[in-house]
Amino acid sequence: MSSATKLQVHNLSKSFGSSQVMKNINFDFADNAITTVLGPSGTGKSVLIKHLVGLLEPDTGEVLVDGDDIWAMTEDERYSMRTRFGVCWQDGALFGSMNLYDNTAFPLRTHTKMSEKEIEEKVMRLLEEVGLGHSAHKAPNEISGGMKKRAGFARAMVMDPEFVIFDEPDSGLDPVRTSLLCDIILDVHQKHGGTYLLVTHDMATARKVSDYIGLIWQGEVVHYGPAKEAFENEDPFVKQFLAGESAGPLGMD
Ligand SMILES: Nc1ncnc2c1ncn2[C@@H]1O[C@H](COP(=O)(O)OP(=O)(O)OP(=O)(O)O)[C@@H](O)[C@H]1O
Repeated sequence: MSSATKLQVHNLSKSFGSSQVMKNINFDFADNAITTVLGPSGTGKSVLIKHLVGLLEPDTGEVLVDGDDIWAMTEDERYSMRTRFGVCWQDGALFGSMNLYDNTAFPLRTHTKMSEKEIEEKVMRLLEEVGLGHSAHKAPNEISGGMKKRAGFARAMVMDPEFVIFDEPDSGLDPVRTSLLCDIILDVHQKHGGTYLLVTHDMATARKVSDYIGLIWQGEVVHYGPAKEAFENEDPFVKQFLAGESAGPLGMD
C-alpha cells in the first residue's frame, strides 16, 4: 500500500508495566476506504484507537496524520488535529442528561458559530441518516444499545470528520441489529466519504463492511491488505483467524 496515506502508524510499540501490548505495529490506512482491524479480546484494538486520536502516547514509533507525527505537535495543534476525527465508542458515549438532538448538536454548539437553524438542519439530517429522525427527543436511557451506537455515529459525523473510527460497533448487538448498523455505516460512508477504521472481533461485520482488513495477534500485525485477498488467503494464521477455528497455528493464550 502507498506510504502516502493520510493516516499512518509507523513502528508503534506500547507497554503497560511489564506487559507489551503493541509490538512495532505498522498501518497505512487506505484513504477514503473502510478498514477493519480484527483481533481477539485484549489484543490492543482499543489501545490502537487511543493512539490514533492522541489519547495515548506511544513508547516508540509514530502516529502520522498527513505525514505529521502527532506527538511532535504542540498541544494546540494536537487538539485541532483531533477535530478531524469522529470516534464512535462502544456505548455511544452520549451525555445522559441530554436528548439525542442535543447530544448530536453539542459539538456544533461548542466548536462552531452556526445558528440554531443551521444546527437543526444538520443534526436532523444526520439523525435521519442513521434512522433516528423520529427519536431526536429521546434520552439515552430510553433507547436500545443499537440506537445508542447509531446516535453516537450521528454525533461523530457532525463536525464532518475526515477519519471515522468505530470501537467494536457490533459489541452487545444481535446479528440483525449488527447488520443494520453495518448497512448504515456503508450508506453514510458512501454519502460523505472519508477514511473509516473499525476495530472488532466480529467476522460478519468485517465481511460486510471492509475494503481492507488488518489482523492483530499478540500485539503484532499478522496481515493487512484488501478484504477479498484476506478472505482468500491460504496462510494458515490468516485462515485460522478468519475461520474462527480453535485448531491451528494460533495458540489460545
Ligand atoms: N491504561 C491502561 N493501563 C494498563 N493496561 C492497559 C491500559 N489500557 C489497556 N491496557 C491493557 O492492554 C491490553 C489491550 O487492551 P485493549 O482494551 O486495547 O484490548 P482490545 O483488543 O480492545 O480488547 P476487547 O476486544 O476485549 O475490547 C489489555 O491487556 C488491557 O488490560
